[in-house]
Amino acid sequence: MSNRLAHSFDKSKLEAVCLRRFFFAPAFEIYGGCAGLYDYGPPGSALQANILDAWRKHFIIEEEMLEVDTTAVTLGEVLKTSGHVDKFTDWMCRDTKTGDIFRADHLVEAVLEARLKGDKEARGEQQIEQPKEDEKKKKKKVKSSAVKLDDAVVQQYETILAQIDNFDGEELADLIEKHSIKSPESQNDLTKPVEFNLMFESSIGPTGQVKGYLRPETAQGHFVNFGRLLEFNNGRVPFASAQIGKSFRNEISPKQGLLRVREFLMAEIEHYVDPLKKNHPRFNEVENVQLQILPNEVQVEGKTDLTKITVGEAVKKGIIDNETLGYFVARINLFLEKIGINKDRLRFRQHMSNEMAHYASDCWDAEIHTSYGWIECVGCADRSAYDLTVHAVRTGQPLVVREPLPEIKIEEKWAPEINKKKFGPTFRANQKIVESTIFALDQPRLECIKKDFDSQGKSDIQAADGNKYDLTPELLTIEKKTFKETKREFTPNVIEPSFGIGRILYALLEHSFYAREQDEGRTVLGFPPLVAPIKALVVPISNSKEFEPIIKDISLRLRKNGVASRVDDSSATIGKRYARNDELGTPYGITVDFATVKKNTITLRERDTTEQKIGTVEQVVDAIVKLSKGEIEWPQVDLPAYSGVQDAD
Ligand SMILES: Nc1ncnc2c1ncn2[C@@H]1O[C@H](COP(=O)(O)OP(=O)(O)OP(=O)(O)O)[C@@H](O)[C@H]1O
Repeated sequence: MSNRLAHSFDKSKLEAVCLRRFFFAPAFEIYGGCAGLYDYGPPGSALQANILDAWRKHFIIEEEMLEVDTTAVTLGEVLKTSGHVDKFTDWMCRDTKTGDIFRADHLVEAVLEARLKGDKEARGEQQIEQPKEDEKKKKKKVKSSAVKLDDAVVQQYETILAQIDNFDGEELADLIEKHSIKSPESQNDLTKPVEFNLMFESSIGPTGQVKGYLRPETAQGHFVNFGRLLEFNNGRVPFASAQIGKSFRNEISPKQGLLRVREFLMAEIEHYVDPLKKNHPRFNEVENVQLQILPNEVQVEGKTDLTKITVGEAVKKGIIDNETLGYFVARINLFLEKIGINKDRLRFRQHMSNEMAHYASDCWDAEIHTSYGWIECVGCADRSAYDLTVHAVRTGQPLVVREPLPEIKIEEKWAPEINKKKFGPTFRANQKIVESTIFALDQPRLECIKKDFDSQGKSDIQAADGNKYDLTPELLTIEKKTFKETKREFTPNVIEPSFGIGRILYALLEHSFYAREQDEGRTVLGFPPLVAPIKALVVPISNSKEFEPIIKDISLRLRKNGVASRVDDSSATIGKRYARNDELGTPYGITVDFATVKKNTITLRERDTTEQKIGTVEQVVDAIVKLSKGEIEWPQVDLPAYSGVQDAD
């Protein structure tokens, strides 16, 4: 935009605007605050509500998804089955003397990045920014100093950084030792990384017997309701469930404002699809969407070069695993652009093998570039049949789709049969879980157990509770039987786009923030009208009584059309009043003056161009309504241009 000061982004100015205008602020601030918890004020809440409204329309309504609203307090057993109790962890290490705590992968990343920065400075390629006064006071900040590194070391660091999400605890311990990484502030040694579970644990009810957790994601609430959702959808896939709700993670070291917090809003979609039919009926609508991607093999080479490609090509070349996953990647891209994310600062990064959950077959993160670097804002994973399978095995509920076959199929299959007299007394309380595990076994595994019985007289299985159980032919028999199949039964695969709304909102604040070339570099939040907290500002030229009924009438007309507006009848100059609202991102301003009283005409100002047009009250309100709904854009407003203040005669 010509009006924008080039390279004008200044994080400290944005932070000041966010606080001054109460977009968000530390929670419990008057008590000194609490790390990782934030409250949103009026414009922040409205911005979030508008992003969510756009999200509901773009996904839930457009795709006819089934919306759910499930509890945040979650039964411990559910999260044990999903694997969160055992595996939802990050690696944590401590300063051996001060006890300061760090998230190990983030610390390695910060130290190596600082060393590379120092190397660039020593080579004269980059100047190290001097920390501002308030930053100097912040503890634990990793500082850079101008030290030249060997070329081989630079290459090594770059390779490590490109794969930083890929390391487990042992590997992080090796990196810390090999590269002499110390506690940043004290330079003391660090302990070996240990696992820290990120869930907030509690108990449900007064007995203390029922374990519960605050959910770390909304997904499990969808899966445990799969049976009902499937029935709601007449027993057919594909379909998707969607949910907007709070999630909670006890992050080791919350930082970067809204980007890593302990309570945040998620919007998650679980799309259930036949594993044999991962094509998507609407793929043709998105196949020409242009993406910037970073496939995993590029990262393995230690590179971060982006490839520009259409989603159609990416699926065709097998870079993105299947059409349904590609469809969602494209729809995420379109959504983020629609709400105002700069498409040049948006990329899709593929997960590397260790980074991806063992059951996932492919995963792409939508990462948005901010002053903190590239930040994952949406995860989009093909989770295969993992979630539904583990819950089905644990509960004995068949979370499957039964599809009529075109013709009856006669098949010989291995079939287990349990000897109830011996099975119950042997497994006692675990009988149900062992039995459901056996009946969920596939044909090759059943055949394997049968062979073990014949050769060794015993075998074993790992049940859904993670324990091993011994099996003998006295407890169950496995024989081939003939089955007449009229239905095909399968567990759907799940494609999961998972949005962190706070991260998207913050990235949008950064991408929208600019300073004007004129007006002493006054700052503006250039939100698209669709998400702007307030769409129109109504400013009377003075506080003359004559304007009151007109202002009331304009406000009422806007309200009736669902357009959020505000009247600023303070005594500040019109310029000052507009400037205040530029900081709130209000895209349109209406000026009421004495000509309005006589001629029913008002002027309409657009925030980014500061251009003005003139029309009757009805014409201007109609234009604002259309602009706010995204039906037209500013150049299409068919009203004469205007400069200055109206003449009253
Ligand atoms: N602590 C957090 N604060 C704010 N948003 C978060 C946080 N953790 C996750 N999210 C958001 O939820 C989305 C889905 O969560 P997911 O479990 O995929 O994140 P993650 O891979 O654990 O994130 P990270 O690696 O950054 O910790 C993320 O893309 C992100 O937008």
